[in-house]
Amino acid sequence: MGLTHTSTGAGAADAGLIIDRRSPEDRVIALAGNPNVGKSTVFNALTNLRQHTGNWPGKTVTNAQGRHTHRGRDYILVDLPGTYSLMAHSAEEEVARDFLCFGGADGAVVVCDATCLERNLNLVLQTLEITPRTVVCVNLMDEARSKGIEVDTAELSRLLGVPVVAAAAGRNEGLGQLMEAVADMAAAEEAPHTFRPGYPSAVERALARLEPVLARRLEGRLPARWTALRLLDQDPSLLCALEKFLEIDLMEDPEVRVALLEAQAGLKEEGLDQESLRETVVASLVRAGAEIAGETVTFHREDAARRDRQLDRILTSRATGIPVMLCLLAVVFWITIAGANVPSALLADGLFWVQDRLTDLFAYLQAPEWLHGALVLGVYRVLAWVISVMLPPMAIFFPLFTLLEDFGYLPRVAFVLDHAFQKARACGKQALTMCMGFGCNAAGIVGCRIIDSPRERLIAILTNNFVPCNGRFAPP
Ligand SMILES: Nc1nc2c(ncn2[C@@H]2O[C@H](COP(=O)(O)OP(=O)(O)OP(=O)(O)O)[C@@H](O)[C@H]2O)c(=O)[nH]1
Ligand SMILES: [Mg+2]
Repeated sequence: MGLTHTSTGAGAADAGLIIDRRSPEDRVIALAGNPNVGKSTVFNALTNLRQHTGNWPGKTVTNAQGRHTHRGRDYILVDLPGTYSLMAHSAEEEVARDFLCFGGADGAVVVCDATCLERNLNLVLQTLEITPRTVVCVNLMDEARSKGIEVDTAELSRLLGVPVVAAAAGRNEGLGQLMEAVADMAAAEEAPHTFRPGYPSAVERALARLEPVLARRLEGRLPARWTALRLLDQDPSLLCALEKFLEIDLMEDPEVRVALLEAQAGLKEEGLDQESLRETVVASLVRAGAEIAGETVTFHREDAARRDRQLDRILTSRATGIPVMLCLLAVVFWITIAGANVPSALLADGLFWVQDRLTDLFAYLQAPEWLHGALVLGVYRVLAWVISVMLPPMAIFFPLFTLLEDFGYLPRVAFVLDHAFQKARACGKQALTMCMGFGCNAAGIVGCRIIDSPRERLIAILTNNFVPCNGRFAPP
């Protein structure tokens, strides 16, 4: 499942906003993007680290840092959790937003999926509102090519007003150009004038009331227009973050309070409450994204997309999704159990032969019986059992599971089972951690971090023990 020491150990602990700068010349670049677009793959390729990558969203949940040297300058890359927006509706969104706003980054790279650029542009536009020092990396170009999707990166760059680089990080393509663009962006004296999504006139009027007041208060430490939008959205987490990272209490300032009340009253007059304001803002971003994608993305082969949709229907429909899943899991378990028998028996024979020789050695040395009992019949024998029973099924189960993950089948399992899990007040993603539990409960429990809600995560952790890991069902 790709759970490595770096992805689960102390190195994975939330580095927060603390950046390990070795020199003032170091440039800090945040890697943002939607879930599962290849941010960690770009990060790993450039830093030679091993962040967890895999074909399902939500693997990276905390910031990770690594270094890359380009043209003699050191860049600190920060791999952010995947998010669809920066409006801080989830823990990942808050982590990503806080870093972009307060992490002191010199710029951002927004990694996008070339096969569904339109959806990814939403985050690009939100990032541009926070920092114009952005490079867009259109990743997964190989996938897009095989699906007959063409992205006009030059036109995209012209429309967005920032550099756009095509890449296939999985194949190490385009990363040199990406770092060139990042270096140019970091070296530029002036930030570029980027595309700015427009909102309906009522929202623009409210923003115009708030923006100048905030600009005076924030003194360039955070973009006033974006902060005004978040204040109108009554985002309490931003106020907390402002206090925590910039020590600014906006609500203490009477001028800000008055401007906010007036702007809110104006919106109310136009019939926009908090809920409809949020919908209007999101709709404007989605519309702008769709317009830009319409001008830059060409679909050459509709049949490839149709084939994908047909496959998706088979794998996720109510009638066929569950039988296909049961068949696939049955095949995985059969291969694991039947396939593990032979290496298990060989390992047991070998390790117990060594145990007999150790017993001979202890007898030859006339060691006391209690020492032989403790070391050979205790420590060694237990270790030999654990290795011979658990290692072979794990060595078969996890690669098979990784294969299903790489084909993108696991998120579909979560989708198919979500309804049933919801009935038990749990989350569909728990299906993935339970499947991992069949391989190893410890890995399954660690994997529960992909579940957003703390309550659902706790349920998944507590119930994972009821999944018999293969050490419990594999014959010796
Ligand atoms: N074909 C292809 N696959 C890629 C490419 N880049 C990444 N991948 C695959 O895409 C999947 C997701 O990659 P990750 O790097 O884990 O994505 P991420 O954006 O870090 O995901 P989260 O941390 O969950 O947000 C993995 O299976 C990668 O191997 C690429 O250029 N081409
Ligand atoms: Mg990641």
